[in-house]
Amino acid sequence: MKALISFFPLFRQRGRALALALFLSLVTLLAGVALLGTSGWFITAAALTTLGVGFNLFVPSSLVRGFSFIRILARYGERLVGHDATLRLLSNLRGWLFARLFPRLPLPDRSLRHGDLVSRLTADVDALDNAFLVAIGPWLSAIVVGTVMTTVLATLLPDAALAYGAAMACAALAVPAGLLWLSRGLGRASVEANADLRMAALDGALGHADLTALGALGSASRRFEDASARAGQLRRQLGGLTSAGAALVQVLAALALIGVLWAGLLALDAGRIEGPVLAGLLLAVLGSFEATGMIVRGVGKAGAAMAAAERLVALAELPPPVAEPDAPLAVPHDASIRFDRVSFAYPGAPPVLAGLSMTIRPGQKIAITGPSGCGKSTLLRLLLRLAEPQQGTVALGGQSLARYCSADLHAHMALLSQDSPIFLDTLRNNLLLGRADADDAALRSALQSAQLDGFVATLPQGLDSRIGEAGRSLSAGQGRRLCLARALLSQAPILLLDEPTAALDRETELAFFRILAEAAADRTIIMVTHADIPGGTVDRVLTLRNGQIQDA
Ligand SMILES: Nc1ncnc2c1ncn2[C@@H]1O[C@H](COP(=O)(O)OP(=O)(O)OP(=O)(O)O)[C@@H](O)[C@H]1O
Repeated sequence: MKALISFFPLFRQRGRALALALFLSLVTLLAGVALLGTSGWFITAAALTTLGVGFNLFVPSSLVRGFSFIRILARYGERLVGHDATLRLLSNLRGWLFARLFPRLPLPDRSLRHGDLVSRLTADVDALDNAFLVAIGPWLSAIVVGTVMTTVLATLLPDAALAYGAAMACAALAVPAGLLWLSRGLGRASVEANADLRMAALDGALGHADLTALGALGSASRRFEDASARAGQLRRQLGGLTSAGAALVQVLAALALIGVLWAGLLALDAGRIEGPVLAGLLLAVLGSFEATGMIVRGVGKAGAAMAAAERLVALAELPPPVAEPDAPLAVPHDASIRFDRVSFAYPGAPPVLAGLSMTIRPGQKIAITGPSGCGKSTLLRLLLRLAEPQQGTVALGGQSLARYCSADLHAHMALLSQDSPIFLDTLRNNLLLGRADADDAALRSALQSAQLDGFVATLPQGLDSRIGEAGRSLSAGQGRRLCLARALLSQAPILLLDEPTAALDRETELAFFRILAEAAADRTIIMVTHADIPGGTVDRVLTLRNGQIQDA
């Protein structure tokens, strides 16, 4: 509940629209109750008056038509305003989440895998945006309708007011509270089971080719089936609980009806109430319980919304990996890089870097090699200040990286990693990520530097050709060269390359190094690689071993 309350400011931004939706839902319910009440009164009064002679049919029939009309219009308006506010809330929620997520990436917890993140960004946000329409709105409406109906009864049939009020309070407060309490654990388990199901589906789809080749499709399918069975079982349990709640509400409605009938018949005998009014009240009592049915249906969703809120808050409150300086310095253009006795370890793991020192002058080109897992990518992460060393300093232009703001620092360094993404978009938009304001001439020049211009010229739509997901419509070499063109376009004076030629054959690899040496002649290059680098590509080859750097 605390997590859900922390989203209150976002709900408040849509406060007016949500209040209007609530008002319209109240009008719908009250019009429904009034419609039933008037109809009951009208039909009974008409039946009691022989052939309707002497009974004014005009007023009640116009009331019935009027209430029906109000009910239809209010329901339509409520759906329109409520769903519009909900969709806007959804976009605010996503904005809120992304704004908190980006400064926290890469997430420190490796267990928060891709599928789980996707699940939080989609299903959890959806579960939360429903909270108002399916849970809070009907609940508030039921309380208002219950209070109005109790007041009406207190005026027209005082002996029934207490019984009705008690039954209504149980149906609108006690039953939902009990259901919420009972389903809280189930709601969380259900949200987590659904997230597992999404992860199993995503893992199966992404790894389909490898799973097939390894003959492991069977175990992947079983994992999916298990996750599906668990999600189904939890949903059934939640459904069972909701049905039990709905049945209890029906029993309470019946008890309220019996109470009103009992008191009404006594009052009728004593001449304190007229038959048609009693009939109207009985139907109105029935109608007033419509709202409680909606609450019960919403409670299952409220449990899921609370669990979703907890998962989103947990994500949004992860500590940022590094703190931004209060008074950031401007990043100097031609600056040397200095690692000074830098030691670094991931939480709970042995040290990766142990007192590492090295200096890279502006424009110098170095390659860093070393055995797998020795910390080469970690070194680049420290340089990008995606993590902070526990000891020593990493400095740029003589100042610790902590003195610069991350955005300025990242504008100063372009990264080309082995898994640099190619987005499902046009070639142009993929390139523009390197420099948003680049014109066509700059794009073509970057493509030419990466020797991709010839290929683009063969495409009927040129720069506006769409690229398949993860660059699947390009060859591995073309994909790498597109990422290189993007990095070159950025104009960052420092180029960081992490295994840029992984997955390329030797011929394409040699071509890549040649292109790099020509295209980035005036930039500082730090390249992590296992490849055999041809002469002339870099000035120095260093080896990282046992957390220390040494000349190869
Ligand atoms: N986010 C992380 N959390 C915990 N440990 C990590 C994390 N990233 C890397 N490691 C560990 O730190 C060590 C260094 O990893 P790193 O990726 O820097 O090595 P590398 O030299 O780049 O390896 P490779 O050549 O295989 O790419 C490894 O033992 C790795 O398991």
